[in-house]
Amino acid sequence: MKMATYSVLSGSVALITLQNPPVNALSEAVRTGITDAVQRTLKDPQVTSVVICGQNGRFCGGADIREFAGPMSGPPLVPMIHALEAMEKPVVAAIEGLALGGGLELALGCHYRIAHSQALLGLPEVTLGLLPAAGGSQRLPRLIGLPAALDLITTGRHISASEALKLGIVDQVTDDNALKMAVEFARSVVGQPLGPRRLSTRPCHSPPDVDSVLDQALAQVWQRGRGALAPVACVGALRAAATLPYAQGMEKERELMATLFNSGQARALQYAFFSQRVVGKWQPSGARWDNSTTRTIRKAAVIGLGTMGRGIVVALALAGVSVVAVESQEKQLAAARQMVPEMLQRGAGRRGLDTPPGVISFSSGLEDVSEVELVIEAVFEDMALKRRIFSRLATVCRPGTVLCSNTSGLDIDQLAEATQNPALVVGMHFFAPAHVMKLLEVVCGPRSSPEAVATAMVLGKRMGKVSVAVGNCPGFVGNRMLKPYMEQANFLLEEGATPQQVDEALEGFGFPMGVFRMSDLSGLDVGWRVRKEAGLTEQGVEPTRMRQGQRYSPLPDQMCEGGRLGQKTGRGWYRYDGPGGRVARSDPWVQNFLETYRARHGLVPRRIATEEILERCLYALTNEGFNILQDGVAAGPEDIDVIYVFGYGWPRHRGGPMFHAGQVGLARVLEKLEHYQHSHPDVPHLKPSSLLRRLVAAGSPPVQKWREFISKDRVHSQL
Ligand SMILES: CC/C=C\CC(=O)SCCNC(=O)CCNC(=O)[C@H](O)C(C)(C)COP(=O)(O)OP(=O)(O)OC[C@H]1O[C@@H](n2cnc3c(N)ncnc32)[C@H](O)[C@@H]1OP(=O)(O)O
Repeated sequence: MKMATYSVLSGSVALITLQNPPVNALSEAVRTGITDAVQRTLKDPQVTSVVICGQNGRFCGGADIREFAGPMSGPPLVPMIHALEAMEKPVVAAIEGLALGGGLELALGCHYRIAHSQALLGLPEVTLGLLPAAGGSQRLPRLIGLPAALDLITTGRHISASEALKLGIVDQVTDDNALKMAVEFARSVVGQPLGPRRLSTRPCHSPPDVDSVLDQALAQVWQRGRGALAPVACVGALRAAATLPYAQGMEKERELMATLFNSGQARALQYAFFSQRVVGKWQPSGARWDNSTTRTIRKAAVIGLGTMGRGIVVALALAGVSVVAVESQEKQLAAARQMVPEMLQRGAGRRGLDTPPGVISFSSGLEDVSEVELVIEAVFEDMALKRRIFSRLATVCRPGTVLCSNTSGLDIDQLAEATQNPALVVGMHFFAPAHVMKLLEVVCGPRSSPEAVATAMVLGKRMGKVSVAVGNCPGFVGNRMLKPYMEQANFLLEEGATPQQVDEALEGFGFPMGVFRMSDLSGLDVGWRVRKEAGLTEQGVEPTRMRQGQRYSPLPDQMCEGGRLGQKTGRGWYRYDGPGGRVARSDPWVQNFLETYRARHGLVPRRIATEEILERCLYALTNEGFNILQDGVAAGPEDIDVIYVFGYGWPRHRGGPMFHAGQVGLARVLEKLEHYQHSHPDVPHLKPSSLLRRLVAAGSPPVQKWREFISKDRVHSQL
């Protein structure tokens, strides 16, 4: 039953308990319950103090986000919290588990706060495209000062009870029963003056250079936010707290919230929140998030200690897995021996650990992996080499060892064929740097067992990753969609755009890096190797700009042939200060190279509008997403969106490519694809997906309904 209950302890302490599992969110029923309880408290002369707590050891996860989609009804939070604060009986919040968003704002309306040492506190509204608009933006700076409030509110980060104590958000922290302590505390403060405890009546202590502090914060959120509105509104609300009386600050808070609440960004960010939870309820290949048998991994091996392999070793060790790190090349092994401990130290420091929980040993031979429970192969993308390793592993490892490949796009089933037990083979596709990036694609081959898939999914979660189960096809989900995106970017260069122009358009959309800056960072030779393996770089009887019957741009191949591999060579689509340089400068050589190329091929350059750059790059990518859904390589649009937000820099406030297509309008995306396909009939990636057509024909249902639509419509699924 969702509500807030009222009871009286020992005749004098009123206890209000929030009950709305699992996080006691402030739904209409809970708000009604609190409002009623406050009235009962006021009327009961026996009650001398009040304690508010949450059921099942969780104080409150904030406003009920599910209610945001419908019309708001029931008592609003602001007057409810005011009524609590205005009481003439001391009110104490007993914070166990969590006090987030509206939950912490409720606690800030109480006169005292007692927290359990394991509790997490925060105002994460900004991550949902909102601001703390139940008085949080006005009360918090009055309690902890402007700079600390700016940090908490604009980042939305969760803090521990001990940090909350240091900041002055809570009055006491206990390792024991926080509720019991809060009740005793409530009794002990009866009769003490409540005026100073009411945060709304306190002045906001701001630094003398308040304007410059706020301007600096604004500049920072602009830079970090990549076009996100909520962090800017948060600074606006805090400016009001610092410069206006409380009542006017509250009015500003309300106005700013009104601009955010129904914005596309808030909808996108709330969709992103729920998508992550939908994806967490995975059920691919007969495995299930809540009841699959999995292997417990205590010891694992990583084969290949290049950039990816080193990152995977660190991520495993930080998750408490002991690792055998194997590299056959002496120089690479020596580099790993030096770099891994440093990376581990930094990683442990970031997590507040003195020493990493997993132990690492280095080796140059595969025979040392015989005792591990799981192997992750991370050598470079060469099928023959990977198959040799898998076949050797099958003989070295003990029976039952799960064999994973960190391939970014090769056929998992071909690797599985090289072993005696293909059921134990799955893909674990990490993203660089593997100890930092949150995304993990778990690739389910047609013969992968539910147990092997579930083991990889659970291990990913233990490593702090957002694990997404995907099917087996070239490039899986993320890289398969990246191909048409990069292809369009190259075609745009042929037609007259510059790398800067394309990158600026994409960065203006919200990507941290445009496609060419990103290629320079990851190395142009990565894609070159893949294209070589696919036979695309060899020129045969076809015209230069055609391969396998389709339009093809040899521009990136020519860059690689000329030794321009990106940052590592100091030259790529941009020039850098030297090999390994990070600052991209436009390069007249590239301009000249493009002009010569166009002249050689009789291409007349034209001015290309930002709109066309965005539409061609993004809709080609999204169109492939529809094909992926149709082929059953991803379980639903949420899976694709989570992959793009966590692995490819898609701006979170735009939800993900599939959500974005819904926002733009599926009919419009279809119309644009048809238009561009008409102008470029030799580019199959611009041919609208038949799933997109069927969705439009079905009246463009909202993205949350696609999963159901696809499952009725789909012939087969790989998952
Ligand atoms: C006037 C406006 C005033 C206030 C605005 C707000 O308060 S906005 C809300 C601010 N609160 C948050 O942003 C917290 C969001 N929740 C979380 O970060 C995590 O869920 C949390 C609380 C840290 C718990 O994490 P955990 O990993 O333990 O569980 P999980 O995330 O899987 O959540 C379990 C189920 O609870 C649902 N849920 C969580 N929070 C809310 C919420 N605030 N409202 C509604 N539902 C919530 C979540 O969706 C999960 O549901 P399920 O059906 O099981 O997938």
